[in-house]
Amino acid sequence: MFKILAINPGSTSTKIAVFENKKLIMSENLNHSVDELKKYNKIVDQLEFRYNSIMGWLNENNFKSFDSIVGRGGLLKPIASGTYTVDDNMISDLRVGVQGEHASNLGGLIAKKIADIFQIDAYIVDPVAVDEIEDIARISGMPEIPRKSLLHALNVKAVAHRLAKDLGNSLEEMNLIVAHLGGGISIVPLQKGKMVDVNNANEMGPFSPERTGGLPVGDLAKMAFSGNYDLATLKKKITREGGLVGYLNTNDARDVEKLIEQGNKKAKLVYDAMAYQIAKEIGAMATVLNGHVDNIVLTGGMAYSQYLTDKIGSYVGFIAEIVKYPGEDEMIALAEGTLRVLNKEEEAKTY
Ligand SMILES: Nc1ncnc2c1ncn2[C@@H]1O[C@H](COP(=O)(O)OP(=O)(O)OP(=O)(O)O)[C@@H](O)[C@H]1O
Ligand SMILES: CCCC(=O)O
Repeated sequence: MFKILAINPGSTSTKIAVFENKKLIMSENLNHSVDELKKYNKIVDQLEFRYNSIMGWLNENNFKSFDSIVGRGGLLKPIASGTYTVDDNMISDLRVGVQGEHASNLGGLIAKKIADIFQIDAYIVDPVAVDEIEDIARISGMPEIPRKSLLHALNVKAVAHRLAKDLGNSLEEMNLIVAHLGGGISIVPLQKGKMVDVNNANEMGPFSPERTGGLPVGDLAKMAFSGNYDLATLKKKITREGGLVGYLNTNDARDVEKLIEQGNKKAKLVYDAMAYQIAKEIGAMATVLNGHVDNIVLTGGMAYSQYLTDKIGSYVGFIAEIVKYPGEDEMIALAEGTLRVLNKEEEAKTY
């Protein structure tokens, strides 16, 4: 029996869970208020604060030993799917944020810091930087700017495996489109289990609760040179102040649905537009799979919404049957990835 601590830092919370093999023993969602976090200039500056919160929880609940610690991995260099040992090379890339800042950069850093106390190994599983996309999908139209694979890889892989298992099929024999509908949105065509393309939630695809998604590039270039923005401010506007936040001043889809129920026409137009853009991206990914799509999977927090999933379904239902796995399977996916290594079913990869 292996005891595993899983750590999943998100933009406003840190989820932690203790497993004995695959059995969940205890979990907690440590919420960090905007006020608490705003004093940290960069996400990596939150390391001590989040580490101390986790250690406090472990002490309160008398957890004194683990066999390994696993964290959600971040914006590393592009890498293959799998479980990776956190080593010095990875630590330095997580600290710098080689492909940018992301709360999940803290996952490997915190896991290593705690693992060092217990003198055990730390791992990450299927980080945001997993890259399985085809070369043809990397061409953007401007040689200086290749398209990148940044996505909710951990949950996308986990729900794809869950569907295959539920249907009694092998993922390697299926073609799926998984739409992770969270604070950011990843729409991913899986060809025989391989994630062959993705929108990249920070830069392209549909707008989401906090992000703009793809924008008209000419107008964006004009805005960038208007003299009103520096790079950091504009990036924040695109990734944290866009989408539902930009139009309706909330990142909570449930608030938007309340506004719609009260007859707010703007809220309905914007929310319907998000469903429309999600559906368009799913349609695009169906063409990537030459129309051979076994199922469309809707997952992430917004997949709880009947209104939104019905709207999306009204556009894309003709492509394939829709299956909903609302929320995320990330904590168990972290534990399972670690367990495969501890059980020696798989060797941990080196970054
Ligand atoms: N029952 C629900 N109905 C509608 N929307 C919901 C429901 N529950 C959660 N959401 C919405 O889901 C969104 C958050 O999804 P999720 O929790 O997957 O995101 P996250 O973990 O913060 O970010 P990400 O998934 O991008 O890492 C929010 O807009 C939230 O309002
Ligand atoms: C950038 C891709 C993953 C996310 O949206 O969090």
